[in-house]
Amino acid sequence: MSMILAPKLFLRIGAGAGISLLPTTSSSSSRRGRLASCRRLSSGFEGLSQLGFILFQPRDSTMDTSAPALSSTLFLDRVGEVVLSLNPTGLSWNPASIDPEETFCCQMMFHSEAETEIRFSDVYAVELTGLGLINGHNSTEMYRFVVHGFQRGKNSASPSVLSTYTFGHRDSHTCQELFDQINACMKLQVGRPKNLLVFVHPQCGKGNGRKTWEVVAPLFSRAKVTTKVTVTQRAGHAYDILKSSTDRELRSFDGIIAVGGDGLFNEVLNGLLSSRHKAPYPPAPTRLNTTDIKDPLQLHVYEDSKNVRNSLTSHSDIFVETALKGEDREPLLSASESHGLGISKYNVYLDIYFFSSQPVNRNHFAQVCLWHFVIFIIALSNSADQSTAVSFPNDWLRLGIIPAGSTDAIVISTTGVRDPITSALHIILGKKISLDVAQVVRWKTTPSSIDTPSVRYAASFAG
Ligand SMILES: Nc1ncnc2c1ncn2[C@@H]1O[C@H](COP(=O)(O)OP(=O)(O)OP(=O)(O)O)[C@@H](O)[C@H]1O
Repeated sequence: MSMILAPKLFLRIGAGAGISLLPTTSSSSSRRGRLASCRRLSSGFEGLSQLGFILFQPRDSTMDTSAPALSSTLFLDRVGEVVLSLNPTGLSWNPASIDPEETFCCQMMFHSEAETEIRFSDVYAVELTGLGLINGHNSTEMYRFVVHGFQRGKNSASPSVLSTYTFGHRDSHTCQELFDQINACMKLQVGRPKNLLVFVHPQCGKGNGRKTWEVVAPLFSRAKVTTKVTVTQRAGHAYDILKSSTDRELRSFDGIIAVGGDGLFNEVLNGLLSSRHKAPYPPAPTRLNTTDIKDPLQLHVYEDSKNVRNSLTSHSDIFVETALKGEDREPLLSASESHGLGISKYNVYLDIYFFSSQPVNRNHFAQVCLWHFVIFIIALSNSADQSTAVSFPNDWLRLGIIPAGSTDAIVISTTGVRDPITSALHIILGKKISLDVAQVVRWKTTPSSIDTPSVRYAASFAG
């Protein structure tokens, strides 16, 4: 399941006199025109020299500099006058001051990292903000546009940090052109959502679900992502809405976002899959062997289901510990070698315990395991065969999670960090990652029972 899962983001400048940067493009905001002009950035700049543009090659840049960049002079808030360049992969700027040390000092005062570039892949929004003052430039007001981006954490477990770059120019037309160009380039970024269905669990975690959404909501509106928000009234609310929604109703959405903990996310997952996962049930257990629970489950784990392996392994320790504590008997679960499935020892047994709330009585336990549960691990999006069994309302629909719960295990296996801003950015930028999903089938309670199986899905663990 992608995320989100949640869980896998462009400038040109007029010269001081306010000359339009793209001479072949009018200020028309037609989408086709803007996209076309953005594409031209990487394919040459005929005629530009006649108009006095500078071809600028950023120094020490890690960005793609294979194509020459368009550049011009603007004011950057809290930095001063800069030469701003637009190249196929992003923006870069360098001090325009004759005395580079002067600008550099100013930059150091305001930007601890002294950033001088940002990739379009790290830009989540651009806004035209009209006339205003530019910090570090003590004269009159300027026309401004703001580039909203983020800086990646130092390692995979660090939260992303929002960054804002406000550029100013005395000519409104120049600002408008730049804004249009950046927007056009951002539209070339694939996979970014435009319309999301959001469920907010107000009581999750320490009761901060609503507050968490209020913190991240401005990022979505800045990025022009429309959101239809439902604050859940009760357990099962999100499940009911999604289960009863038709494909037609869901088709207009690019994703469904849970603002809450693992429970709300699993509700969303179940509501979506309950009527849409068409795969046949896994085969029912064929024999009852109450004395041998070494192989009671039909467990299918795909080789690439690393998350499943990890979570099962970690659960196994806890679970074996818990289940057998104080029991004066041989451990029911003994370490065994891999069964050739590429999975760690314990895991097959672990899930038996996990789903059984019965006291540890060998015979009873084995019976519970054999007749109540079959655990069938599916990797909905990891495997082409499996994914065809799920008929989503559209091909690009994704699930997302913004952590606000008390455990947030799922988010640890998607963004790797319990940070709502980081998750919101991943969603806005259209990042995605495959997530293992377990289907738990509860079979009949006795061999002669005619109960139909009940099915649940779980992205982290079953509860
Ligand atoms: N408005 C609501 N009132 C009460 N319960 C709700 C509401 N909305 C959802 N729930 C239920 O609350 C349960 C717990 O929610 P959730 O898991 O999101 O938060 P949490 O328990 O704080 O986080 P975590 O699971 O990460 O520890 C879910 O199973 C969900 O079905």
